[in-house]
Amino acid sequence: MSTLIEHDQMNNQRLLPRIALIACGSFSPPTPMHFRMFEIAKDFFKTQGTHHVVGGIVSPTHDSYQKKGLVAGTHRFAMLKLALQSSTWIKTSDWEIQQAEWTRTLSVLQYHQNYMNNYINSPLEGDMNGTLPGWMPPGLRERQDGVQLKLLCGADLLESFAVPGLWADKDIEDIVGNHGLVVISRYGANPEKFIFESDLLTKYQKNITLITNWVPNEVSSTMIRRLISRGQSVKYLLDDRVIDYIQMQGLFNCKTFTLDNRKPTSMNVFCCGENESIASAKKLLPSRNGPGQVIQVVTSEKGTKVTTELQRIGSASDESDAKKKKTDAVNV
Ligand SMILES: Nc1ncnc2c1ncn2[C@@H]1O[C@H](COP(=O)(O)OP(=O)(O)OP(=O)(O)O)[C@@H](O)[C@H]1O
Ligand SMILES: O=C(O)c1ccc[n+]([C@@H]2O[C@H](COP(=O)([O-])O)[C@@H](O)[C@H]2O)c1
Repeated sequence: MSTLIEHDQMNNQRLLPRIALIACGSFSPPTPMHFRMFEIAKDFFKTQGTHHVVGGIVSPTHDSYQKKGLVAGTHRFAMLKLALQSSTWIKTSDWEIQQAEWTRTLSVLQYHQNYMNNYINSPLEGDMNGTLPGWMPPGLRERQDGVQLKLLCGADLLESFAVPGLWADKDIEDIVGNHGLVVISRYGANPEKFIFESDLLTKYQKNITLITNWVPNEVSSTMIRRLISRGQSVKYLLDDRVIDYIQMQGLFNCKTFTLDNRKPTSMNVFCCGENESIASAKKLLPSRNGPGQVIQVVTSEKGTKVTTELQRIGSASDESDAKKKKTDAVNV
């Protein structure tokens, strides 16, 4: 059986429905596991023979998401582009980071879905002036049927649906009801139980694809940031091109190298929620209602140096249990 055609019980050929996958997240920095999710999902659908995966899209969130450790969108986009140079089918979309403010995931799905629909349904309009965005899967007009865009995520993101006030119920219903979810297992998360305990998710269970990652790897952006800020090696945990970029740009408080003599110099670079000035942190305080936003500023003196710590407290910015377990595992 080819990846495009399935045979029914009468051995009639039927074209497999086409799907594209989009992963939303911080990607600060992007790790190989962010991209493994795509490969694992594509293999799954190929093995099941139920869908043809036409493309993968990575959509980094807007800077105003303000999660701890979030470097500027331009850096995250650049790192994603470097890391994805070796992929033939996973592309990055900069649409979210180009917006004026943080965009909810449902709107991100709708934007990319509508763009693909318009392209497939208006073949007479050419290639939209030859300027198709880089994230568009190739060959969409080879067939006339639509492409369903599904949200691809790790099981911890699924479990974040239960964080009070974080996601809107109607958005969750729209995402699982109209788009579909593809969930990759992750240490510390129990997506089967999580779905069972939610009436809403149980109702749309047929639109949720749970995939076991049999070769788990608990690398996370948090752990990478921690190692880098301690001056420890992240080689073989990140793409070499991403490591070079981090060093050259001095991201995540890494010990970077000057271009001329390649001697390490300590360089503090702005990272949202990590090194922001007190003044700009205070500026953020009044407008608290989105996830990941700063709601408390704690300043402490270490010798003569004043450090500013932006704490995320309250249910809307709590990490999911899975993420907590993941982080706890590192803290031991
Ligand atoms: N090791 C992993 N296994 C499975 N899914 C993962 C893994 N790492 C990240 N993901 C998924 O990738 C997506 C983007 O996640 P995100 O940018 O938050 O990565 P992260 O490494 O968990 O970041 P952070 O440590 O900063 O929270 C999410 O859906 C998340 O569940
Ligand atoms: O749409 C929402 O309501 C919503 C609520 C919380 C988080 N998200 C998105 O989910 C992603 C979570 O990323 P992260 O790094 O916090 O795991 C990121 O892309 C956010 O924009 C989206």
